[in-house]
Amino acid sequence: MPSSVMPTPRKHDGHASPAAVSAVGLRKSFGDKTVLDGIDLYIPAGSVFALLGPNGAGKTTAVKILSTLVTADGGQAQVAGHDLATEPQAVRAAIGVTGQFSAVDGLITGEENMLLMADLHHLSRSEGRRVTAELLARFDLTDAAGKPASTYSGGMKRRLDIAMTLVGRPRIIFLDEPTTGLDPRSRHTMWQIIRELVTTGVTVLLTTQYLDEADELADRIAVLDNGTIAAEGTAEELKRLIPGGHVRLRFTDPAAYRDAATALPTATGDDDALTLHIPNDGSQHALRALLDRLDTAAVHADELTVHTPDLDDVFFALTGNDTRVPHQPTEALR
Ligand SMILES: Nc1ncnc2c1ncn2[C@@H]1O[C@H](COP(=O)(O)OP(=O)(O)OP(=O)(O)O)[C@@H](O)[C@H]1O
Repeated sequence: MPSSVMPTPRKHDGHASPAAVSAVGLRKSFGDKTVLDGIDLYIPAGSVFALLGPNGAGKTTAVKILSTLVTADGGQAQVAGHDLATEPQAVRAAIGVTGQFSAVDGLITGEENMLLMADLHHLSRSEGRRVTAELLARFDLTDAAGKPASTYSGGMKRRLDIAMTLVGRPRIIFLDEPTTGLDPRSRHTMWQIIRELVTTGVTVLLTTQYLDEADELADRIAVLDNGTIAAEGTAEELKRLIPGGHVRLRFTDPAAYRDAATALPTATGDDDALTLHIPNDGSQHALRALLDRLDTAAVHADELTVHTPDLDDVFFALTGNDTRVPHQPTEALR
């Protein structure tokens, strides 16, 4: 397991975007069970941030704290510039929450659920109807609007849940496991919805157990394990944290292949395929050093590919849950 951990920025000094969410040292225990053991978060406005972790890691607890549903035992947090402890009402006004604790009432129709939300947000009757119609159309629920929500599929319920959240025009949306239990098509629809939300300037904090989801959607990812953040960074930064990265050089000229093998003492070669495998973390510095060696030896490779470990490797290495058989890292062609 790697010992290096990406530092979590605590302030936005030097950052272009202000923080939508910033938290320092959040702690929470239930009885003698410590669920969050001092986590720091910094989520720039207008970005997607994924809290990734296995079952029971504390993801939902973190979301509940940040959305004022649960009080932290320690630490501080600001959401939309408001202090969680002293201005919970202002925090609530700025956020929308969907997920495992969904607000959808199955006994009434999708449209009635929406109109109820509009009432809760004190919209006038005509404005409530206008917003309801617009959001139902946007989430492809117009045809189902008159049916009880209990008859909706899982994907439709999630879409209705998000539509209901948007009635309040939140600037920050917490999505707790937005695609758990959805079929592949509905997952992709949900991903598209999340991407579109971000284009409107909304900040999204999503929790997920799915590495591909974090990889697809998130600008930054925090890996939560045993109540602490094991690592935080972009997907690419996280992938570079664990060993297994390498560069592969392919040649068509056997002489060039041999010259390169001589110039690169750490390389292992495949003489038949004329390819060299060189351990390399894929960082700018390491790649430049490699290319400098090739230049010095006046060798030209026909193809250079950088192979980084995928998020699966990172996740299992960092959370110490790797019961899998070893496998080849995913290839990333740059
Ligand atoms: N109200 C509570 N009382 C006692 N224990 C709780 C409570 N809420 C959460 N826990 C425990 O805290 C731990 C973390 O739960 P949490 O729901 O935050 O995890 P999670 O990462 O969201 O997991 P999952 O992916 O399973 O939802 C679990 O062991 C859970 O049993």
